[in-house]
Amino acid sequence: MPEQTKLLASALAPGSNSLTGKSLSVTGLRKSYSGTTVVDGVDMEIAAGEFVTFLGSSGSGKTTTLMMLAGFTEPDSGSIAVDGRDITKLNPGKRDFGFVFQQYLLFPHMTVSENVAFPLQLRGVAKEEIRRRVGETLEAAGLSKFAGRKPRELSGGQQQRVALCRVLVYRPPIVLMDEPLGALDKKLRDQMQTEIKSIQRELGLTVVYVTHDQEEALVLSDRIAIMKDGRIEQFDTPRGLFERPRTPFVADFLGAANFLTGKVEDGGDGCTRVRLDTGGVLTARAHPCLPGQSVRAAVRPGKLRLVSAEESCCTGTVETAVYVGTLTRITVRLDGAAPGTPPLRIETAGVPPRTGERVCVTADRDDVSVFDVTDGG
Ligand SMILES: Nc1ncnc2c1ncn2[C@@H]1O[C@H](COP(=O)(O)OP(=O)(O)OP(=O)(O)O)[C@@H](O)[C@H]1O
Repeated sequence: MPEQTKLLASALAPGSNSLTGKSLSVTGLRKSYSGTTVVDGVDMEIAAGEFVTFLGSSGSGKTTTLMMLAGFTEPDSGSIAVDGRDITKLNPGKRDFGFVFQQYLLFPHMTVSENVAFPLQLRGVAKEEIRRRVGETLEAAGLSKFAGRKPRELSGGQQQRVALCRVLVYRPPIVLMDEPLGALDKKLRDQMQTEIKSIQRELGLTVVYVTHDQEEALVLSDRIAIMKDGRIEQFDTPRGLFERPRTPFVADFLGAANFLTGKVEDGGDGCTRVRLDTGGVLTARAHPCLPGQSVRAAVRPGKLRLVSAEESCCTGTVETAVYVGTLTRITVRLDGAAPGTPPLRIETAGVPPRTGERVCVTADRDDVSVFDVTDGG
């Protein structure tokens, strides 16, 4: 952990590294606007000290869900509990959550110190104690020299750091963050991600985070809820989402999978063989299916392998091969692919083939997910 972050964490939780987060339990949360359902039955159990992210495209219901957790938006139905206590009807001020938004929402007429002191004043903390805690927090965040400045006299990154201090200074057990780094440039965003993650870990805070940036979600989260049309498609660890996507949407959303259509050759609970429409067989991880069932096999570009023709594989011709630093991105048109079918996208760190070269493509069975053709996504 960077020294500055360590200092900030210790200033916020003097003399204690104990777990301060609380668990959050969400059941059947729904919200409609003018007859359109925008959150459609969200259920989730978030453990104390867990970092959970809602990830999804614009309009998928991430912010609305977060706003219901915060108490700013009233759900049509469903319930929210903190450490087993129902808070669904509690107003936002009584929930004792911390909020960090993309817009820093600092009070423009107050100095940095006054901004950070504000939540402590609201909570009736004694003046001397406020002075001490604000001083320690700003010092630890490297903001002491800006204590007397107004927010407009700070850079975006400094303002976001003040916003973070203002929330963490009162040590809320649950912090809700909505695209808090969205306005920062890439370098600053990376740095702030490290800081947020370190403080969260050090203090054992429960964080619920909203972003549409996949990389950010993967870096920060213990678990990610992939949202689509107001529903959670899959709530899982980053590795679980990558390695065992439950729907074609998840397979495609994280890391853009290749989809190959075909028919199941075997059947039952442990079926594994898919005869592709283009010819050739892909062996997939075992899944329940019917013999002859039409399916789509999903494989990530980094998981397709170029092999010699002796192995069981699918033949095709290299269309493009572009070296992008640590690896080469290749597109391959499979023999027998129907007109209009997109070529396979493959990423390889090995010796790249040349354009026009004949190749044979396969994948390890654990890297092949199979979905019924009627599954959406
Ligand atoms: N107050 C409101 N009145 C009417 N419709 C709303 C309201 N708030 C949100 N919506 C609609 O609900 C849907 C979900 O919005 P929400 O902001 O939760 O999505 P999001 O996933 O956070 O998107 P983004 O990443 O763009 O912020 C959208 O179609 C939005 O237009």
